[in-house]
Amino acid sequence: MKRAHLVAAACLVVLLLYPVVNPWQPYPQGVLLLGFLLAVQATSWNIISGYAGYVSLGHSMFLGVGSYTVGILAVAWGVNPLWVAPLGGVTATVIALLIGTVVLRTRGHAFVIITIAMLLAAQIIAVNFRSLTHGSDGITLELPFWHRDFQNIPFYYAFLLLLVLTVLFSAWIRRTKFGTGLVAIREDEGKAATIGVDTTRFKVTAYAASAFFIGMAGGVYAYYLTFINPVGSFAILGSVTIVLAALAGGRGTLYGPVLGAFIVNLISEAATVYAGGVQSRVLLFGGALVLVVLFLPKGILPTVEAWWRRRNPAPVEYIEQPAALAVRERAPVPESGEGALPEPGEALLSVRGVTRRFGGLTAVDEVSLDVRQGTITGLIGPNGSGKTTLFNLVTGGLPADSGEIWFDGRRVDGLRPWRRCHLGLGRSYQVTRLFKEMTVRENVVAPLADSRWRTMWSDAVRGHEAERARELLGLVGLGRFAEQRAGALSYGQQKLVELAQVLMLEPKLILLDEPAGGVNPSMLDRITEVIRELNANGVTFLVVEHNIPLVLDLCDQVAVLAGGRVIAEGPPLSVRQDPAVLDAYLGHDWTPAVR
Ligand SMILES: Nc1ncnc2c1ncn2[C@@H]1O[C@H](COP(=O)(O)OP(=O)(O)OP(=O)(O)O)[C@@H](O)[C@H]1O
Repeated sequence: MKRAHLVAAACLVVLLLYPVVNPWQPYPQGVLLLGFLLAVQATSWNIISGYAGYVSLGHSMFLGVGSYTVGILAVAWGVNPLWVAPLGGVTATVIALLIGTVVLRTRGHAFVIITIAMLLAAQIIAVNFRSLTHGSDGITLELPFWHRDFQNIPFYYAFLLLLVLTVLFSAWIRRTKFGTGLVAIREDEGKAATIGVDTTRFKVTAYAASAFFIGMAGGVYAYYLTFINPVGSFAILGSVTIVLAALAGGRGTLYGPVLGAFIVNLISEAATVYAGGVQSRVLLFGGALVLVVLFLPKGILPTVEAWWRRRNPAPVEYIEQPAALAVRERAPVPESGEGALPEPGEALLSVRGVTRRFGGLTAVDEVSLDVRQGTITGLIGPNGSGKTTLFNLVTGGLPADSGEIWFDGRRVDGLRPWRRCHLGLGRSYQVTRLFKEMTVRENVVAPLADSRWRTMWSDAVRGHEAERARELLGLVGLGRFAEQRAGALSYGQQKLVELAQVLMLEPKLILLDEPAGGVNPSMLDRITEVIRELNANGVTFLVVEHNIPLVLDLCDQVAVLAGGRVIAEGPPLSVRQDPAVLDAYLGHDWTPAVR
């Protein structure tokens, strides 16, 4: 990455000097200037669509919004458009906030469609709101105030400055917890929510942030053109160009969209000069988009980077496994009042008459279950008996149809998953759900302890977190893989990284979904040891596991689910002899084998 910054800095110096060295070349300056403008848009788009993975196909709308805001205000107030250009950014941001707050509450594809609809709606408004926009006649702005000899050089520097600011802004976002949260959302939104990422707020903020510099650039662009009209300002081709630029260069990377913007801009220019303009551009861009998706799905920069890494593999950083388990001091818990842990033996988690149906199937049927403070409680039962569904209901991944869930003295079934996480609920998954494109270390530090703005803007790895991540990775014996991509690890290793990830926030209650599945026996001993050690330090566990000897050995209490109902609960010894459990799950010839 350092190398990329150096190359970027060198390019910047060349671009800064170009008009000085070569002042009488208006044409290449003009081409570069439009390249800067496209790069501002593609870099901004990358914040919501690259980092967070929510593809906007109508992002050029913000350029139009910025142009119109600045055009209207400059004419109405009789001021130079450059003075009011920041207001173009502000208006675009406010509009993105409004749209985002409505659309980004939900997940999925609705966003893509709505962004196109919004672009078209903006055009219709600009045509019909004549008193403000002069309709199809458009708005004419004053000519640049500088002498003709300066040509477009001031615009060249204005757009270059905006590009530098946009790239710095994007780089800063990627370095914060906000940026890591966006990548987590892209990779697995449901999982991101359960590790404390307020997904709605993150997405809306990212969308708003992605509009600001485009809006401001739109204001400067209006002045550059000295004329704006609805068709030019809200053209779908503008949005397609942004997407193509970011995809070609490398979506989700810092410099990819900039590189892509320059390439696409050159192609666009070539189309205008050699192939007769807009129609050929549509054809070219369409074809280029297909080629990029087929042959460079990750974009140019990531492909080159992967090739470079293969040729120069990074040395593996080895972290010694700690001799003893280092369980960190927990934050002081008040002895009484809000936030105080229940007395040992009191229910930390209380599931009361909870039901969840999938169509005609009742997966969880009037389940009532208490997990007492300080215990390791086992949840066992045949395949399909509703154990994972119950976990999802407790952590908020699924809403319950009826019933109540209480955690640490408060009712939580109406709370979003991240709120439950912040209260001290952590979980692992039956099939691991790590963020595979992140490194192992990034995965471990990804969980968020609260949803304060200050936390969101803080460094992705702050203060003690690096040390804590090191300690936890050492604990599960994977320290030397800290810088590896999580997706490159074996299944068992991923399972262990997920355990380290859950431990990062030191939850009060940890829900483990089949911790032993796919893990080798020596590692299993280590996991058992870790669970016991944490439990001795006050952490409560609810464990789903098919390894019955392990459950009997580890747990203080066991509940048995069958057909979505609790058929038995109590100490392991009594449960394993319960005729109903032998009937429904263990079988009458079952004997506890050595695990
Ligand atoms: N999203 C869903 N949509 C429809 N049916 C579902 C969904 N999730 C779970 N089910 C069904 O609900 C029932 C309970 O599934 P669940 O995964 O909770 O069982 P489980 O006890 O965790 O099983 P296993 O031990 O195999 O993991 C199953 O019949 C399953 O097919």
